[in-house]
Amino acid sequence: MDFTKRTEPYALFSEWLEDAKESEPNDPNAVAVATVDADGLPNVRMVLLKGLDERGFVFYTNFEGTKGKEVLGAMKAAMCFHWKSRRRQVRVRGPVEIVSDEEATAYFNSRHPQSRRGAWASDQSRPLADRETLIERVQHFQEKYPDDDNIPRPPHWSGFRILPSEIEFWQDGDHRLHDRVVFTPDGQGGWATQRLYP
Ligand SMILES: Cc1cc2nc3c(=O)[nH]c(=O)nc-3n(C[C@H](O)[C@H](O)[C@H](O)COP(=O)(O)O)c2cc1C
Ligand SMILES: Cc1ncc(COP(=O)(O)O)c(CN)c1O
Repeated sequence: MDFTKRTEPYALFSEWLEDAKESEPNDPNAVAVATVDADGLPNVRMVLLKGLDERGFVFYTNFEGTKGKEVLGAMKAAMCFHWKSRRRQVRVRGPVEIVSDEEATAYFNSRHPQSRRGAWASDQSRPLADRETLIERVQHFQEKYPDDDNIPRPPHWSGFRILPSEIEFWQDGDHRLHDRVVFTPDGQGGWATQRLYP
């Protein structure tokens, strides 16, 4: 079915993500996340989408690193997926909420034990003298939390959920005549859609 005729964005997004899983060499859930700093200067970096439901789009990070501080400062963010193998783009923007402690802990506990210790070891986005310092810090948390089944989630490591005020789907067309459709909440629990010029 022609995606520009769709009336609900999450099923469409899920289908496009499934398509990407079949054709992207790795990280079909990779997505650029844009934030602004206190001066309004934009910033962007990749993350992995780790949660998706009808509330929004979830990623996990260190809340004391640059992106964590920028999201907490504005409580707004935007995302851009680009699946080159499918010639598709999806853009999401809106206010942000912090996921519940239960949700964050459940996701944290699903990570590899070394990634869980790494979350303790990394002062994300802050200066690091040399790689040895990082390895020593991982070793420190290996000794502090030797049991793979008992590594607590750091209080500064959690997830953000973008609650979309817009979700835009883009599919490449011949000679730059692409198809674009943007979904916005209609205020009654449904979605309004609008086709846009490419
Ligand atoms: C494909 C890819 C996925 C990434 N996923 C995450 C992620 O989910 N969470 C995260 O904190 N950093 C992730 N990173 C690292 C970030 O891009 C970034 O380097 C780091 O979070 C620090 O960003 P900041 O200084 O803006 O906070 C990923 C990097 C790449 C290339
Ligand atoms: C620093 C960092 N945190 C979190 C993630 C998300 O992935 P995972 O939770 O699977 O480690 C990544 C993925 N590259 C990452 O680099």
